[in-house]
Amino acid sequence: MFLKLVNLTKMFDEENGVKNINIDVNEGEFVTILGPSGCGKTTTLNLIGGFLKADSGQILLEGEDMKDLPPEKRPVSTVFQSYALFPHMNVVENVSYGIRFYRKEKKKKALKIAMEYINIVGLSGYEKYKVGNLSGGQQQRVALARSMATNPKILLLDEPLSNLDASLRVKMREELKDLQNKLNITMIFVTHDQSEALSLSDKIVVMNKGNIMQIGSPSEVYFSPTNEYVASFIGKSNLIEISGDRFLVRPEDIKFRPNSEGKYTIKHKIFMGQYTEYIVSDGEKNIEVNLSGKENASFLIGSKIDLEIAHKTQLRVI
Ligand SMILES: Nc1ncnc2c1ncn2[C@@H]1O[C@H](COP(=O)(O)OP(=O)(O)OP(=O)(O)O)[C@@H](O)[C@H]1O
Repeated sequence: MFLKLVNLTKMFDEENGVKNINIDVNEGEFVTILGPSGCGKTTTLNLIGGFLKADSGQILLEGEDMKDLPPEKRPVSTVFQSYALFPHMNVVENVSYGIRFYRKEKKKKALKIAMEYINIVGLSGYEKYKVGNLSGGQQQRVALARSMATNPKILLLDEPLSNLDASLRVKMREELKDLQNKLNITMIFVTHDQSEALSLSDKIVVMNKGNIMQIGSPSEVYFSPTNEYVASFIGKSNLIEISGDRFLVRPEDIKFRPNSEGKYTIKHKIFMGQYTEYIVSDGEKNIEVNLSGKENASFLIGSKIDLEIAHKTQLRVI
């Protein structure tokens, strides 16, 4: 295994921190740590980067524990949400700084390498621009070039797209994926945005309150969540009880069958665009049902229906 986090624990007090984190990362893999604010994503990333010291556990990179190494001795580079660039320096100075500092290259060689990475991130022609005069997306590219140019074995990315507007976020997401494919660099990416996680990752680590809830490929965590937390955090879901067991049913896997003798009555309806949220009642209990597609948006309140379920996944309650 390329990178292995073994029972990694860092508690700030009795409640807050991360507990017994176990994650395996293959070389060249894109792994996303996904979870709500405060779940321990940044803490996990900072433990790998060396900005925090673990209470216990191991961080094995190619079999060697780097838990006690200072950040600058770890073959790891971090792209921060705030970019952390030097505003008074121009693009090429920002990118070559890390090459001189970490790779100990002479100025001329560092400039040559910097130019290559500036080209890779699509900023050729901007070498002499002060970074303070660049747009958010361009600054993000400089930060990526600066980190990648240090030739790290692992690139850590802490919500790097969250300061960009919605359309630029999607564009940068595609560029990041292209860069990763091109350079085959191992990336560990932190986000609270499930669509970012689903679209970018080889593997997603879903966290909640300092614990890992599930690790799997995007399709595994979406189609086969092992517990209710993951089911409701990722994607739109229907949580339906059948004979005392809880099941996840995705909107695309459920339909209403109109039937004047049907078991359920539609009580409430909200059109949300991508899906329509209905509340149906069997006379005893209300169930929220989310249906996707235009053909499922036009059922009327008061109609009697049966539920038709094409696929369901049993859940554990955590
Ligand atoms: N230096 C610290 N001292 C005390 N508590 C901390 C410290 N850093 C983080 N915490 C707490 O530990 C928990 C995990 O924080 P962390 O920053 O890892 O969460 P996160 O998932 O990255 O959240 P966000 O998305 O908001 O950045 C939170 O409850 C946070 O308040």
